[in-house]
Amino acid sequence: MNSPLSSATPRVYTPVSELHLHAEHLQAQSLSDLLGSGSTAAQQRANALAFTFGSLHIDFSKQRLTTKTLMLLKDWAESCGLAAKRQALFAGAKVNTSERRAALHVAARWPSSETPPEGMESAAAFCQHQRKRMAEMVERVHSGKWYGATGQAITDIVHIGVGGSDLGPKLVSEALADRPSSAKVNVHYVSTMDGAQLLPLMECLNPATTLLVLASKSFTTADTQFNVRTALAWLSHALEVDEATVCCHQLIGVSSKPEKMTEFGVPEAQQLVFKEWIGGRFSLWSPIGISVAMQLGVVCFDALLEGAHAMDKHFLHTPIEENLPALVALVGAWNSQFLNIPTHAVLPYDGRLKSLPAYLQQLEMESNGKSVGLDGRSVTHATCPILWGDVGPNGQHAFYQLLHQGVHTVSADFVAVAQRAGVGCEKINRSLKAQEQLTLAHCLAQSQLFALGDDAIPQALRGLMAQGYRGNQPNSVVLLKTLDAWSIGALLALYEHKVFVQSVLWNLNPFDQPGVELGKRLATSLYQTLADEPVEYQNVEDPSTAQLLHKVNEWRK
Ligand SMILES: O=P(O)(O)OC[C@H]1O[C@H](O)[C@H](O)[C@@H](O)[C@@H]1O
Repeated sequence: MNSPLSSATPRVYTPVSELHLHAEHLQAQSLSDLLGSGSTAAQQRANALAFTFGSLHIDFSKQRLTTKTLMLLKDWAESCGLAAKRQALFAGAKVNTSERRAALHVAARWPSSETPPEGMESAAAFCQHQRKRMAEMVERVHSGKWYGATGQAITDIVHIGVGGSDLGPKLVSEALADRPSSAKVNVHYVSTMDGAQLLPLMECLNPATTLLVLASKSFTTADTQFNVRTALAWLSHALEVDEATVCCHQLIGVSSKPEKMTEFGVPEAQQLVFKEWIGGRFSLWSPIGISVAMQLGVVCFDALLEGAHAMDKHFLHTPIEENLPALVALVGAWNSQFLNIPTHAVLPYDGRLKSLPAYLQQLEMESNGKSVGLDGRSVTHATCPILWGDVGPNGQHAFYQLLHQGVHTVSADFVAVAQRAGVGCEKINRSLKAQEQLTLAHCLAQSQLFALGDDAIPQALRGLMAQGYRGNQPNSVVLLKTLDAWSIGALLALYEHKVFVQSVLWNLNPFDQPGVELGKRLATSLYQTLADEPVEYQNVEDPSTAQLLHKVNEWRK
C-alpha cells in the first residue's frame, strides 16, 4: 500500500536548503539557551564542540550551532566533493584554474624524511633544495662570514616586500621575537610604498653592515621596487660605491622570476627561488621566510614548517567531523551564509600576535573575497565576510562598545596563549605571570560576554546590573599552549586550509586575485600625470579625481 505521502511532490533535498531550514529553526534559540544554565545537555554540547590538536585547542561552544548543525555542515562539505578536492590539492592538480597551475604551498613544508604524496615529489624536492641554499646563506650571515661592500660583517637585515612577501614573515618575527635564539642579526620590515618605513632605518642603521632582502614573487611590484631603489641609493651614497657593487655584496633576492632578479643585478648565488605554484599569500614557508630564519635561526624556521606540516597531515587524513581546518571553515561559512553575519573579528589576546588580523585579512579576503564562481557565474550566496581586528585587550578600550551594545552582529575568533616563557629575574617573572593571568581572564570574560550579554550576570544580580549587553555574538576561542614556532606554524596552516575548504563550499578559485590589478594600472597612468608638466587634466575622466590632482599639484610645487 502506498503511504499517504507518496503522491505528494517530493521535497528537493540539498544540504544547503536543509541548512537554511535548520538556521531558521535555530534563530529562535539564543546562545544563552544553547549554553544553558548547568544542564547536562548543555554540558554535553560544550564537550562535543571542543577540539584539541597538539598544542592547539579550539572551542566552538559559543557558536550559534548544535551538534546537528555540524552534521549538516559535514554533509554539505561532502556533497561539494571536499575529500577528492583536498586530495587533488596535495597531488599538485591545477586547482588554480584561472592561472592554470597547482597550489603547492604544502610542498614547501614537506620534510625530506617523508615521502610526499604522488604528484608532489618534484615540487617537494625543489623546495628542499632551495631551503638548503637558504640555510647556507643564513649560516654565512650568522657566522660573520657575509661581508658588506666595505668588508664588514652583517648586523642588520632590511626585508623589503609587501602583501604576501611581507605579512607572514613579519607576523612570525614579531610573534617569536622574545625567544632565545641563535640570531646574530636584527631584522626590520619595510613595506609601505611611500618610503616612510625606510627613512628612520636609514637614519639609524649602519650602511656598511646592512643586508637587503628583496622579497617579491613577481619582482615587479612597484611598492617593493621603489623601496629597494631608495635603499640602494642610500647604501651607494653612504658607502661611496656604485649600486652594482652594493647589489653584489648587500642584496639577496627572493622571487619566482630568476631572470628578473638577474636583470636587476642580484648575483645568481644570492638568488632564492620559489615556483609560480606557491601563491604570494601562501609563501611564508618558501624562501620568502628567509628573514625569519635570519632573525631566529634555521632550527626555529624548521620548527615553524614542522608545525605547518603536522597540520597538513591532520587536514589530509582526518575525517571532516574531527578535522580542525574543515570545522573552522564550516563554522565560518555557517555564520556568513546561513546566519548572515557580514563581518568577522580576529582578536588576539597576546601583543606578539598583533599582526595576525592583517595577515588573515590578506589570506582570507584576497582568496575568497569573490562573487564569481568556478563556473563563471555570479554566486547567489554570501562568500568571505569582511575580516578585521586588533589586539583584543586594546580593542576593549576602543571598539568593543559597539560589539556589546551596537546594532551589528559580528562573529569573532579570540586567540589566546596559555603560558609564556619567563625571563631570568624572579621578581619580573612574578609580575609578568600576573599580566598573563589578567590577559587570559579578560579573554575568557569577553568571549563569555559576547555570547551571553546581560545573561552573563549572575541570576540574583540581573535586575540590578542588566545594562543592555546584546550578547548572542558567536565566537570561537583558539587557545595555544605556548607561542612557539611549531604552534604558530600549525595555526597559520590551519587558517590556510580553512580558506581552501571555504573555497570548495563556495565554488571559488581561492588562488588568484584578479580584483587587485586594475587599481595598479590606473595608478600607473596617474603617476605619469603627476610626474609630467604641464599636467594633462583632460585625460582624467571624472571631475573628483581631476580636482584632487589639481590640488596635489598645486601643493607639490
Ligand atoms: O610578492 P609580490 O609579487 O611583490 O606581490 C606582493 C603582493 O602584491 C599583489 O598586489 C597581490 O595582491 C598580493 O597577493 C601579493 O602578495
